[in-house]
Amino acid sequence: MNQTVAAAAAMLQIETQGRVLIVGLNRPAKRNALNDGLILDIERCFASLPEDIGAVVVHGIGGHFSAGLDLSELTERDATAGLMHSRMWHRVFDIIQHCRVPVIAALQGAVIGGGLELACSTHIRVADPSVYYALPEGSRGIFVGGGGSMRLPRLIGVHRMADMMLTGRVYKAEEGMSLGFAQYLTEAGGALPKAIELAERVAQNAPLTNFAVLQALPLIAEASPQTGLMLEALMASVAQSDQEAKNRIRDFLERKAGKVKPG
Ligand SMILES: COc1cc(/C=C/C(=O)SCCNC(=O)CCNC(=O)[C@H](O)C(C)(C)COP(=O)(O)OP(=O)(O)OC[C@H]2O[C@@H](n3cnc4c(N)ncnc43)[C@H](O)[C@@H]2OP(=O)(O)O)ccc1O
Repeated sequence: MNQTVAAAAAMLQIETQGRVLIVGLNRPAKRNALNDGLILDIERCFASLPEDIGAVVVHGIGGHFSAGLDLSELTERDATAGLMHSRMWHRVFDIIQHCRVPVIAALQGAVIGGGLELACSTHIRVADPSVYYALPEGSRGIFVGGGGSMRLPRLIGVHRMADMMLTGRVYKAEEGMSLGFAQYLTEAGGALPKAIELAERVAQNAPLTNFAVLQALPLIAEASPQTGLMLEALMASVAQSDQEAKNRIRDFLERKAGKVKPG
């Protein structure tokens, strides 16, 4: 990491490495519990991504990704305030999910409750062996409020999310991997470097391809076959007629670049 670009956000540590923005949740004394200040800092950060950024990595400072909702703020809310609060989280996590560039979560330690919901809104999840996932909302008398009931079942299935919520059981890093929640499991301490490596790689793709993967693919996957195939054809034709695609394909055909390397 070479340069600190913004100290704009009090509860985030933001750095750039080439075209990768590295965003650290920076409340280690509270295990990166998500209070309003931190959630709004995340929103500001994603709403003002510099133009030249090609991918974002989100991680937790201090050995934990996030212990979820800051429970000390919850006790002050009535039902109306709770509803507005949940809608605020939805807004912020939607910004991440619909970010113009890929967002990669580097997971360590606690990935709990709202922290897990935050991870769900990213596009690739990289875990190290210290990770433990849990949804202890049942034991706190609450329900997920950060979009988890919409996103997590799509990743691991309704029955598995129900198991997590009803039993409060801790799922270890390997289980998160075998369920397909995390796409990568690294050696100890390896999640952040691996996430940065992946981010550097995805940042080299044509922006339109990344856009299609982030914006069109989720819609296509949930559409009827007829609508999905039409959307795919439209997206494919837009991408291949872009000059960026023409340049990249010409470079390959002229043997200048772009050979797929096995292994
Ligand atoms: C309802 O509408 C919603 C809901 C939501 C989302 C809901 C959720 O996220 S529910 C899940 C909430 N999280 C938890 O229940 C986890 C609680 N924390 C722990 O179990 C542990 O702290 C640990 C994460 C396992 C770490 O243990 P350890 O390393 O031993 O650290 P501690 O000594 O326990 O904690 C250090 C320090 O941090 C404070 N802290 C930890 N977690 C939280 C938290 N979630 N909220 C507040 N504070 C936390 C802890 O109290 C300690 O503080 P000290 O001052 O005592 O040092 C979303 C949106 C909706 O609208």
